[in-house]
Amino acid sequence: MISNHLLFKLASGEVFGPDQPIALKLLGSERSFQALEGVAMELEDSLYPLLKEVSIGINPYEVFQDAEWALLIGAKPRGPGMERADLLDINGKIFAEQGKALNAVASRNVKVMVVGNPCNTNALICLKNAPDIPAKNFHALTRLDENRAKCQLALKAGVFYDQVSNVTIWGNHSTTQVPDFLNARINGSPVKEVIRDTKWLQEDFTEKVQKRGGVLIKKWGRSSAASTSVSIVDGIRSLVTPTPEGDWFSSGVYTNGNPYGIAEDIVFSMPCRSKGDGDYELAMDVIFDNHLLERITKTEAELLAEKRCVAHLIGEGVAFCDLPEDTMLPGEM
Ligand SMILES: NC(=O)c1ccc[n+]([C@@H]2O[C@H](COP(=O)([O-])OP(=O)(O)OC[C@H]3O[C@@H](n4cnc5c(N)ncnc54)[C@H](O)[C@@H]3O)[C@@H](O)[C@H]2O)c1
Repeated sequence: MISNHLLFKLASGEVFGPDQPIALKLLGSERSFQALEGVAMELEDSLYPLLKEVSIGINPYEVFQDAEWALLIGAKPRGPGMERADLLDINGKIFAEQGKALNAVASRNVKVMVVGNPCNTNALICLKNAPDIPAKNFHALTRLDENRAKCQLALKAGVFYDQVSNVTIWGNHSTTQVPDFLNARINGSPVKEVIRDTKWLQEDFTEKVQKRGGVLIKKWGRSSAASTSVSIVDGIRSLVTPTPEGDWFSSGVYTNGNPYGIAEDIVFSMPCRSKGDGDYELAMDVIFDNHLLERITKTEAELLAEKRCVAHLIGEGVAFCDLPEDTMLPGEM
């Protein structure tokens, strides 16, 4: 569903600009191969001037050959009665294999964006299985959560979305995620000076963003594919265009010497800035208070527990799964 929206945006030039030709290599599974053929036919029939090649396959060692960007979307959704630990294991294996394939055949400069859930830990598994590619090149998508947070702040303040800046999603793409209203700004002023309703910020806003995906499924009967594809576009564009002065964007990135005191060696959503060269730096001018730190600690604990559940997939011995509670992905009820 997500790819079916995203591919047409990539082919149109909306993501990498009107001067960048595109070759799309689509990786499917045996089960989805016919659907893949159908999507490829629709792409061909769209006659996009920038789209120079569409190829399809089910072997990541062939499909990832020389890839400059790898958008890893395919994964299994959690079925009824399935524990988060089961999902971590089933999907983790997909991302271990894809990490190995990227390591073997992709461009050494490949940028990898993991969308398939649970995306933070899948990204960690992927990068651990690709030791020859810099860990900094791997991202887990939390931009949809940032966009949702911006929308809610704009609606509450009665301003247009583009007046809201410096919105960070901290931590895991799950219902423990932390939408940060302490550092966020509206028209350049701290959100707390514009929206004086602290209860709304601490409770309603936070929960609305955390549970938005689930509410949407209930109404729509399916998960948010269109807005997710838009957020993937936003996430890529944030890396290939310079970040506006003073602002930042959220991405789930590898913690390796982070300035915020967050546990190392996990994939944690944090505020990033880019010069537009595909790389990023962490934002430095960030403040914390007890409320923010407490919530960050909770999402951090969840990611550390997820990491213990997938020890067998990241070369760290035998897995031991003691997730603090069975939290939901934002798209689940
Ligand atoms: N990070 C985010 O913000 C975010 C938001 C929404 C959805 N998601 C996640 O994105 C993923 C995809 O969502 P969707 O709505 O497009 O789901 P979908 O079920 O429509 O599509 C998933 C596709 O992946 C394919 N697939 C399964 N295993 C594969 C493998 N090993 N290799 C290649 N392809 C494989 C399936 O055949 C299917 O076509 C899900 O895991 C979902 O939870 C993440």
